[in-house]
Amino acid sequence: MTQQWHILGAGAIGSLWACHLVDAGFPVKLILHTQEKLDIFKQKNSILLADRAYPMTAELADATDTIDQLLITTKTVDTNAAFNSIQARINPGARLMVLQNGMGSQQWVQAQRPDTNVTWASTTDGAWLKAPFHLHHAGQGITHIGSPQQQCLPWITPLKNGFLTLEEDSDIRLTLWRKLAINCAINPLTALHRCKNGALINNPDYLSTMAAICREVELVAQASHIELFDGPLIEQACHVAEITAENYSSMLQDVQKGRQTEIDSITGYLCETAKSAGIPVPINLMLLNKIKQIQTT
Ligand SMILES: NC(=O)C1=CN([C@@H]2O[C@H](COP(=O)(O)OP(=O)(O)OC[C@H]3O[C@@H](n4cnc5c(N)ncnc54)[C@H](OP(=O)(O)O)[C@@H]3O)[C@@H](O)[C@H]2O)C=CC1
Ligand SMILES: CC(C)(CO)C(=O)C(=O)O
Repeated sequence: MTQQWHILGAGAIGSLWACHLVDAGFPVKLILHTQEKLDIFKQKNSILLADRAYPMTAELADATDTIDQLLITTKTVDTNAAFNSIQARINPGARLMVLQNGMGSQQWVQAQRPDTNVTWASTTDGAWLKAPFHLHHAGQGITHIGSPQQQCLPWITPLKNGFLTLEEDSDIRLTLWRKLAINCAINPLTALHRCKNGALINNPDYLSTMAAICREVELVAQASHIELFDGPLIEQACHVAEITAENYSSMLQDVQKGRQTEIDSITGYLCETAKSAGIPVPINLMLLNKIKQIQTT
């Protein structure tokens, strides 16, 4: 197996990880999806972060080198198309790490390539691109990495040599569920009302809808044998809305930019899971439909 990491989805989080992996001593290759992006990249052959240029290479999906280690950091709505464009290049036994919000993509990737080792990751880092390949690391967080199948992942240790904080997670499914639950509570409501996260706790109508969302999410989590938090989900959701009061949620930002949101892998995943368990989730379903409607108009 080569040391090389390929990165599928060289946006904010993919670029952050590309720099981190270079810092940790790994060769990195970005898989870009347009010739235009590749031409821009080739002007510098690096990503700029905090005045430091991190050298790496890039190619398009139709390159012919094979892939042993792949980080997937597209938005969830793009996972299938992006993954299908490079599937044939992935070697059996390869390491695939899915680092995205929401749920569903992780299982989908695993189902496409059962002959590989798929790990799941969730991050509280914050990043955005000032320009293509010019990154701003907006908030230092922690990236949790784990596998629902394997307890011991020794290859993660050398990844810790870069500037990001990484933690092995023996219950990554729970970590992703917790993030999903908070995102279900905050993201669709802020996207619908086009408000900052803090408005959800200051407006009594929004707050009571958020509480209703949380009650439905708790029932679905319970049916999936997930013990979300020690206290009620609404308390956690209010806490997150409070500490991110001035933020525009990622879903609202996608709506404002006319992009597809990650609603299918957040509220959509919740509603699908609820349906399989026979649990009614009318508020979440209403929000799923409303956000889908907004996306198509
Ligand atoms: N940004 C953040 O601070 C955080 C993000 N996350 C999660 O991380 C994930 C990634 O988010 P983020 O980095 O912000 O998203 P971005 O939109 O910045 O990056 C996604 C990248 O995927 C690329 N892409 C889309 N389709 C393809 C394709 N077919 N082939 C190759 N590349 C493709 C896009 O390219 P192009 O732009 O050219 O279309 C873009 O560069 C999401 O699930 C998000 O929720 C989690 C925590 C924080
Ligand atoms: C926690 C929250 C809601 C912060 O804005 C987030 O994760 C997002 O916007 O996607």
